[in-house]
Amino acid sequence: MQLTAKASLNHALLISICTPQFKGDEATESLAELARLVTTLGFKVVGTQSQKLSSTNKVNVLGLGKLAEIAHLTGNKGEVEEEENDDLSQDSSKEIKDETLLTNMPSDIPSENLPFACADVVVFDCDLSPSQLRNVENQLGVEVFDRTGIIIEIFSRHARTKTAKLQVEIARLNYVAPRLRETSSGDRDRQMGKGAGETNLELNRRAVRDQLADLKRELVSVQHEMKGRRTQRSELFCVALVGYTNAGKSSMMRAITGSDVEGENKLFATLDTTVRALYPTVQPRILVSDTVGFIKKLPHDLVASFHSTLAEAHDASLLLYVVDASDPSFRSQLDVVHEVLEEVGVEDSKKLLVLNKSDQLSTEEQQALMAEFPDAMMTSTRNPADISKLHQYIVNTAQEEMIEDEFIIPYTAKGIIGEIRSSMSVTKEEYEYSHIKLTVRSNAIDLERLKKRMLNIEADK
Ligand SMILES: Nc1nc2c(ncn2[C@@H]2O[C@H](COP(=O)(O)OP(=O)(O)OP(=O)(O)O)[C@@H](O)[C@H]2O)c(=O)[nH]1
Ligand SMILES: [Mg+2]
Repeated sequence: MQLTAKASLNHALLISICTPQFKGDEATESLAELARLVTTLGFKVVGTQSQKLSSTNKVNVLGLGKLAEIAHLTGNKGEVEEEENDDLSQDSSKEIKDETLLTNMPSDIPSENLPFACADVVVFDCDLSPSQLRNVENQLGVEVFDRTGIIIEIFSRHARTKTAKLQVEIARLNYVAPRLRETSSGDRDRQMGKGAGETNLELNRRAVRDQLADLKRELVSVQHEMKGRRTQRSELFCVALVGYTNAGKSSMMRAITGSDVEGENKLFATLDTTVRALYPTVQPRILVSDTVGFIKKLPHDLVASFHSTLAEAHDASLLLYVVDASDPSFRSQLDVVHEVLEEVGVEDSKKLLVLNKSDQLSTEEQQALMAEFPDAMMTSTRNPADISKLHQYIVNTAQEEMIEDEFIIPYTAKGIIGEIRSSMSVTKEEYEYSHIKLTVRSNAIDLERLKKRMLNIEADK
């Protein structure tokens, strides 16, 4: 399954199903987030509908009344049929009561009095089984997506590097495979129901399996290369920026490394790890990596496929948890970040909570947050003073990890002094008659290496 690149703008109707496990603010925030995901794909959200049900297991996902109502909004192109078996689960999934959810929705998204036939795409804020997806598509006569399908599509479109493309394609094929199997028997029905997007239906299961195997082999070799590169850098102090999508990680990366890493008001703007040196530079160099952002209900395959990207976070000496402190749901977003990092085995070495976008908060709000998170740092990527403060924090933390040593260097080995200055922090220089005494701070490995070189120089004399 892949979204079709239609010339005209897709008009999306979003559907939220509230269950006893998923309701209230959580459902509202999730729907608002789905609206942003869908907008990131270039769709226009024309409205939202919600229904209270005891589960999302119904054959047609929604109750028949609601389905007819939605069919009205999609131009009645499909055919709403009687449900034979109301529920896929053992316990009956009774329709409880319709409700309109939308207190926190962006104000430009209409939720009531939608015009007739205004939607040509319907997006559910939950995961649908392949058969549910097909049933609903047949009944509504328009393309239907679930949350995972939308997230995977965004990842596919935003993947730039070879690793990201491989990882996303593996996740996409894993998502597509069961849908191909389910739809192949009913191709004709499906094609009657919708006009485009069937290219993947022609792929048979074996082709998908072979393709997956090829991609996985290729990924292993790319990961091997990446590991090699990481090992080369392993002596340097590494900082990783981690956090929810749109928290401001790439903007922070750009600010503290003086680089041109893109920061965009799009969800999942960054899908691969970028590594840059902290700027203004210090000796030894400190590396900073920007990582993929997270989201609630991140498809499991995507989490698994991003293991290698997150390996940077795995090896980091300091993790900066960047949150958008101006987003009322940042606490639950932070929980998601912790969960995903735990799932991929990232254990915190040192960490700092960065309460970003402080420019969007009043002084009172900032004070309340600092009282709640006394160890955090409040920042705005737009405030140079905050960037300097974070830069200094990183340098100080890196310094704590370093040790100091003294080296006696004869003037005859002058070249080595330049090398030391360009790769280590020289804290004291004492000039004697025949040599220079340098007090140097650096990591243990580099100091050990320098000691060996000095012994060789001594031996050659
Ligand atoms: N007001 C304000 N906006 C910010 C700040 N930092 C970043 N932004 C904006 O927030 C949006 C997202 O920023 P990014 O840096 O792309 O966020 P990200 O965490 O890298 O997002 P993903 O790559 O999707 O994970 C952009 O529009 C930025 O301009 C800040 O301190 N204040
Ligand atoms: Mg980013």
